[in-house]
Order: sequence, then structure tokens, then C-alpha cells
Amino acid sequence: MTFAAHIHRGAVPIGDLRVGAGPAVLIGGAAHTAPDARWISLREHHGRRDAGDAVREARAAFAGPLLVEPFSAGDLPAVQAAADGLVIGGEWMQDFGLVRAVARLGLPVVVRRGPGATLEEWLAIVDYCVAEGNDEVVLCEGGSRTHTLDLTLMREARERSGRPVLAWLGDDAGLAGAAVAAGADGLMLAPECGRDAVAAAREAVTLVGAILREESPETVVAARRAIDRVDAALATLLERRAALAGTIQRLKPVGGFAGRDMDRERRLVAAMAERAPTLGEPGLAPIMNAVIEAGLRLAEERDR
Ligand SMILES: O=C(O)C(=O)C[C@]1(C(=O)O)C=C[C@@H](O)C=C1
Repeated sequence: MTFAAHIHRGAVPIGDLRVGAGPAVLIGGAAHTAPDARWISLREHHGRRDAGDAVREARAAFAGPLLVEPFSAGDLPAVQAAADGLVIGGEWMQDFGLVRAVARLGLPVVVRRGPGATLEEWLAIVDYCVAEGNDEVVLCEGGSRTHTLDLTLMREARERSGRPVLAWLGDDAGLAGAAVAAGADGLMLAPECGRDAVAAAREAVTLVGAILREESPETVVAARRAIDRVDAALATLLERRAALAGTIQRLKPVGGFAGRDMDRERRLVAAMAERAPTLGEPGLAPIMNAVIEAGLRLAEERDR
């Protein structure tokens, strides 16, 4: 068993962002797409001096938390001066000298799983960071050359290490909902990923997160943000429900208020009460009455 398996750590702060508490975070995407945090890679600078310019440029372009993936240890002074955290690229995972030097900066570290790396090998990098006195480690699954995303492994890594986990999505937010449902604490997008992909990932964080992600907000602001996500999910479902209720009115021999079926309404409230035991039937009945009547009114107006 690795050292990492013994520790249970909560959220990791990256700048003013807390990864692992609250909603899943969005890391990546161009500055104008307003992600929760941005990241850049210095790979293509191959350790040249212009890597420092790239870090400063990224810092100037985005006020939020900034992560940087270094190419080599030579990049680290520039990174330390301007970034809020570092990314260890999958291909760099076995470069223990670099891993140690990165960890020693004391900034939070995102460790991406290297191509083909096992869970043990991946978690061992956490131990290297901890051994250097850096406990602020986040794991990121996916993004290797074959672009596979192993959500089973991501879940296992979260459970075994007790650390926040990210899912790498690259430019395609298609698996954002699946990753959030699988327990990702954040989604990592390509650095210059566009507005549509960031918006789609945000939508998954909001809707899937509202239904499936456990949260215990401790401030009014955080609790209001959580309520906003739940309301977004409710609004989406109410709109969908109204459309379905409209379909039923067209299909029933007698639709609208005239064809109201109070027995069906009582049964659906009773079924809902099983999922909402705190509200129970007395709490749900007036809510559903309003929802159903709104649907019926809409259907009658439309058919007029
Ligand atoms: O199930 C029906 O018969 C509907 O018309 C749908 C619906 C609803 O919105 O759920 C609306 C009115 C009825 O009284 C019962 C249920």
C-alpha cells in the first residue's frame, strides 16, 4: 500500500479556487471563455527563455487561478513567480527529478496520469510530492496520446488517495456529464479550448452536479450558488415536463383542465414522496398542483 492511501485530504486550494469541495471545477479553455482556472503548457518552448514570456503573458491575460505545465526544471522560477499551481504532464510523470523540484515549490500540483501508467505508479507520484513536504496534490485522469479516459481508474484514484481528481476532456466536452457523474472534482480542458466546449462542460457541472454531487456549503454565498445549480436543473426539468404534459393533452380523448385525472396526480405525488421524504406528500402536493396547472394552462393556450 502506498503512503498516499493512508492520507485522507479534503479540498486542494488553487488560488482562490477550492478543488474537491463544492461543485466540480473547470480548468482550461481560453481566457475569454471564463473558466474557473486556466492552464498553459510550456512543452513547445522546450525549456527556452521564451517560456517565461509565455507564463507572464498568460498571467496578464487572466485574473483567475493559473496553472502551468513546465517542460523542464529551468522553467520553474518563471512559473513560481506567476502561477498558482503546476501541472505534471503524463509524459513527465516518471521524471522524478522534475517531480521533486515541482513539489518543492510548495504550489499545488496536478499530476496527470502518464500513458499506460498503472494506478500504483500514478499514486507513487503523490508520495514523491508529499515526501517533499507538498500535500496539495490533485490527480488528473486522461489525456494521454491515445486520448482514453478511464473513469473507473479515476474513481479508484479518488478513493485510494482521498485526493481530488480531474477528468481530462481536451477540446471535447462530450464526456463532461459522465465524468461529473463518476465523481470528478473537476474537468480539465485544452488550454485554448473554445467557448462552446467550456459552456457544454459548465452545463454538465451544473445539471449533473446538481443531481448527483454531494455538497456541504458552509457560507451563504456557497449555498446560494448551490441553490442556483439546483434551480437550473429544476428549470430544465420543468420545461421538459411541461412539454410532455402538453403531449399527453393532445393524445388524451379529453385534454386540458376538462380531462384532469386527480387519481393520477395523487399517485405521482406519492411516488415523488419516496424520493423527497422530507417534503413528503403534504409538502409536494401544492407544488405539483401548481406545476400541473401551469402545464395545463400552457397546453390550452397553445391549442387555442
Ligand atoms: O397524465 C395525464 O393524464 C396528464 O394529463 C398529465 C398530468 C401531469 O401534468 O402530470 C396533467 C393533468 C392530469 O390531471 C394528470 C397528470
